[in-house]
Amino acid sequence: MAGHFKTQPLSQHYSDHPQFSGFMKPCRYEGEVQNLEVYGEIPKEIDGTFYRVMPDPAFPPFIDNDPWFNGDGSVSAFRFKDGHVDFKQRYVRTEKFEKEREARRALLGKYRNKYTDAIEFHIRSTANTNIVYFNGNLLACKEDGPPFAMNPETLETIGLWDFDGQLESATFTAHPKFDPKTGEMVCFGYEAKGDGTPDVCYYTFDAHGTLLQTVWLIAPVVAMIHDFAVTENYVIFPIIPQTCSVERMKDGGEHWQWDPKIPCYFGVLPRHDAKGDDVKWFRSKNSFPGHVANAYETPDGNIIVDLPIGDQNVFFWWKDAEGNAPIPQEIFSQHKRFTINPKSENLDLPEPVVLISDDNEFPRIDDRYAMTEHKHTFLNVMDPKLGTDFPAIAPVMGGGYPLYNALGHLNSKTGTFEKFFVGPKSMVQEPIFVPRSENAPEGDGFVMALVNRYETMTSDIVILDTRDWQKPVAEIKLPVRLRAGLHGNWVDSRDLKKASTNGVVKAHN
Ligand SMILES: C=Cc1ccc(O)c(OC)c1
Ligand SMILES: [Fe+2]
Repeated sequence: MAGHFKTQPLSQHYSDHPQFSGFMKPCRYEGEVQNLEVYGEIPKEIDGTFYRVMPDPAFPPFIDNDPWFNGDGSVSAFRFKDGHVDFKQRYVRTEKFEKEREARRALLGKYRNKYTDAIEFHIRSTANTNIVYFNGNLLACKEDGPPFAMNPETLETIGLWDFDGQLESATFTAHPKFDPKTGEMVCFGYEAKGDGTPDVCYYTFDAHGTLLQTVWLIAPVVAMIHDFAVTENYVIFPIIPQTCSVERMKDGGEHWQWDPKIPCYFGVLPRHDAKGDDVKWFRSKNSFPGHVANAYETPDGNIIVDLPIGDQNVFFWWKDAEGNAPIPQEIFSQHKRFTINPKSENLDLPEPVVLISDDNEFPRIDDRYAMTEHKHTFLNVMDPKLGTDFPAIAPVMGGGYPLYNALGHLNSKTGTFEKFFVGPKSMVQEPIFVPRSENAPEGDGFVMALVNRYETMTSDIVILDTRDWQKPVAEIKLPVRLRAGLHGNWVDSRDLKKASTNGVVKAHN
């Protein structure tokens, strides 16, 4: 099979599918801009770097209608200091990126289907989903392989990262969690013994990168586990009903197929000293669990998990067996709270409670409260009533990516939900939270996010003060466009300094 696509004609330009058009046209550049233009004032307390990653195909794919999720990871760094911000942009040097650059053409085939590749790859990762800071390095993550390490200062790729040979799992989630009390990194991989395997590997590292534990377990279905949840004593694996078939892949088909007949599973495993068969697979109705805001335990021993969850297949481009998929404009996720009694014999979960009824995704919290009770959630909201001028922006928006027109702030202490509308000709990407100071109360600080400006076809960073959600304190103008990305994180410069004393980085490739 491999080699079969070599004979296909190669285009030197991108197709006009929505995910390659308008605002979604690949950006493809690397470089830096010192001192971005600022309207308003960047608060002096903001001292650190906002990192984020976007899939950005460096070469036109030879696969027709290649999804947005298959692009090369391109990392942005926005370094804030004394009211100024500098911007840097670099591709992750994955094996795919380097081999394609040398060949001056796409070589990797379909999303997570090695049988469609033009050459053989050892590692197919595009490193395009999340960029996290751990023990002195950035880790550029894609859930189908180990991460790639990058230098946080220069964004140079150090190499494929196997934690000095400690990584047993073939895969590493794009959503590792960090324990704010211990600095531990809590991780997992699914399809952890390769494509089509039901094996899930749960593992943790201490703050200095030493592996603490590895637990192997078996999932009830071979399906996507994109994000997970961690409390003081449990880890929870929500399974998205997108299932894998290696037979289908060998026929040149998709890695994933939506299965409307299976439940949405929530696997609950003790976080410490567990064996693989301690996992309990709870069930909820067939639905699409999105990104986890946070999880924690209540005094009576229940687990709370907050996340957006939809009734439909959010990844509409991976259809069901009949070829059916929802139309993108109708996909909708509400923010819901699940309560799970980990001791329960009844594996059918009670109905979750709706926390936010607007369509929303990309929830973030004040990470200092991760794994314990949180009162503040910041997220992306789509509320058509806010006044987006869809007819005006539709011709240049492109498609294949989720659209949100507001930043939401849910305060569970006061029971309020505020929305900041980013304007009639704009959409907003995932927010991050920056505490006002090391000891500021929960949720007191700043929220920033990239905003797609469709009038100028450029990107801005909007900064809100959580004390006044209606008026940005600063708007930072990029002279360029950054297409839709996935995830980013804030790294405070005081943490960077601490970490850089941790020791030598070892590269593997
Ligand atoms: C948002 C989820 C998600 C899940 C799997 C992916 O490969 C991905 O790539 C950008 C994104
Ligand atoms: Fe994600």
